[in-house]
Amino acid sequence: MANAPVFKIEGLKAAIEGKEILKGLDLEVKGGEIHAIMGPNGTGKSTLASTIMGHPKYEVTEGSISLDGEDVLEMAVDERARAGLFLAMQYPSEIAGVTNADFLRSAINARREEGSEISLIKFIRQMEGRMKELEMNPEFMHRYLNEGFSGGEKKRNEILQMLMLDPRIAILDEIDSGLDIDALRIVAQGVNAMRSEDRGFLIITHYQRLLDYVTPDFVHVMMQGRIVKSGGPELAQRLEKEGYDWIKEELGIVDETVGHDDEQEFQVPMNTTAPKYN
Ligand SMILES: Nc1ncnc2c1ncn2[C@@H]1O[C@H](COP(=O)(O)OP(=O)(O)OP(=O)(O)O)[C@@H](O)[C@H]1O
Repeated sequence: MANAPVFKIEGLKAAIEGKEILKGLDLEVKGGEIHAIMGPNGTGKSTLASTIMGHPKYEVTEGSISLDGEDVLEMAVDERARAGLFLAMQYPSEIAGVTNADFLRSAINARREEGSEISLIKFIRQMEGRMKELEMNPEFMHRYLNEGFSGGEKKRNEILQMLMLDPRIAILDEIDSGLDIDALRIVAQGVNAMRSEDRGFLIITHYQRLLDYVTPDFVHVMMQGRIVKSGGPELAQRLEKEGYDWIKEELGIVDETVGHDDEQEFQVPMNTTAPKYN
């Protein structure tokens, strides 16, 4: 357990272009744990992922994020990656002129000490092995990063990056959207193969189906920029069947999309702010 990461978010508030999206979010992910975050559209799930990785669009106005006691908010984006944070994106970007292999090798070497870079042969062998596991066509090694990849191919490529980079905390943002049934199974196998005490997962998803393959230890519901309810896998199953209305009713949440003034904005009762999984 010596290397088990402890990733902690406390009272996190973040804004984009002056609009507060995250409104006091608490979450703790430890090595060996898989946490799923679900929630209606526009509640700040992707904002959370991007804020953790240090996307410059998001301004943290309050709260803290730490990995093994180190202040993540003090780290530049590349330092966060070096510390072991990884984000598989909802919409991976394309980079013309940089092949998949070039990109990955640079990313791996950027995380290593100078002088201990991975050898080309070892890298190629590793990459070929991982691509085989993910049932990827070998030609993807030399294609430009995500250029012309289908939606599902991009997602599979994100999982390839995760497997190669061996992160301590892996965040997957809607990695299951747009995947066909076989790709979903392969992606889930990739995640399951990486489950270990040395790694924690934060999986953002809208659907139970990914969680049928990757069983989470904790499921959290995010609404209006906070985690308002936490439970086990059964919570995801109930959401799939019943949607979110029962939680809104239970907590007296006024739907922002149907218009309300700020005074009516819900306040999460104190006892529901902290995730109840400890
Ligand atoms: N530039 C911006 N200016 C104002 N509001 C923004 C801006 N960018 C994003 N938002 C808003 O931030 C909110 C949170 O968006 P986010 O993508 O984090 O939600 P989400 O929970 O991931 O949604 P989804 O489930 O649809 O992916 C949304 O209401 C969105 O419209």
